[in-house]
Amino acid sequence: MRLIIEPDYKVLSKWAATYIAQRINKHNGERPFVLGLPTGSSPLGTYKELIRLHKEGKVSFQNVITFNMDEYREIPREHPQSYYTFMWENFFGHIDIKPENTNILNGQAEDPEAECERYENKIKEVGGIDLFMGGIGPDGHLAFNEPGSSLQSRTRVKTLTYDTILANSRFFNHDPDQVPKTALTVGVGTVLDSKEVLIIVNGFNKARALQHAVEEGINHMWTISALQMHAKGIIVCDEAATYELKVGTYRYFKDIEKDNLSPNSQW
Ligand SMILES: N[C@@H]1[C@@H](O)[C@H](O)[C@@H](COP(=O)(O)O)O[C@@H]1O
Repeated sequence: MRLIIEPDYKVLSKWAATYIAQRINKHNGERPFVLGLPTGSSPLGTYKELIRLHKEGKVSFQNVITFNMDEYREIPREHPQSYYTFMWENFFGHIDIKPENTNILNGQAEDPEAECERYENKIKEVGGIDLFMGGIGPDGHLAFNEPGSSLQSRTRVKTLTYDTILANSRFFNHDPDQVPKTALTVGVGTVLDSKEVLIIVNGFNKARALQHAVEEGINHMWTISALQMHAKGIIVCDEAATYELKVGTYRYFKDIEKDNLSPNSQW
């Protein structure tokens, strides 16, 4: 696993966006580049930066297919807090992606199991995900793979923990009762099948999760720790998120990355 430590959220967002844009540009055009995407506040800076790169003509999404990680169950896609609305407002609506190339789980599907199976099959049909970007919850959950989720899990219905409902209530008038209680989510196994995984971790409230992801063993109670099993896993974080790491761990990753050219310096 690579751990890239950047001074603050702005620089880490630029790192992640530039990395993704360069991956898209380097991809050979025989089949579209397949990008996995998250919602939440963590990727907002990366989306802003990708939009800027697109507007400057540095990256195009014409040949990109996207798959989002998750979607709430109990709210329609037109709801202001649905992940569908989030993606169109914060990213898709500002780039040149073809709407038919964007995939988001249908939280309102009458048969949610069939919807999850369809999603997994569609990922396979397009040749798998080239790069999955993600964020994590303060309890280390990846997508909606809450503590105790199987590390081999596939796309399925999940019940949200009270911690997650409370964390997400900030988007629902700070009222936990308004937060949906279930969601459709890709599994940990679905993410691990991607060719590359890039996780954004920022802020003090993610420090414990980062510590478990990097220093502790693989454990289903911190589903992000499964990234240790991935051949090409990258975490890009800010200084604030490193506060629970040992000084030695922090220095080790700073040292080992110091000669790697930051994608930021190339653009
Ligand atoms: N399902 C999403 C996750 O994919 C996201 O990583 C997490 C953290 O959100 P934030 O980035 O806002 O802290 O929130 C939700 O639970």
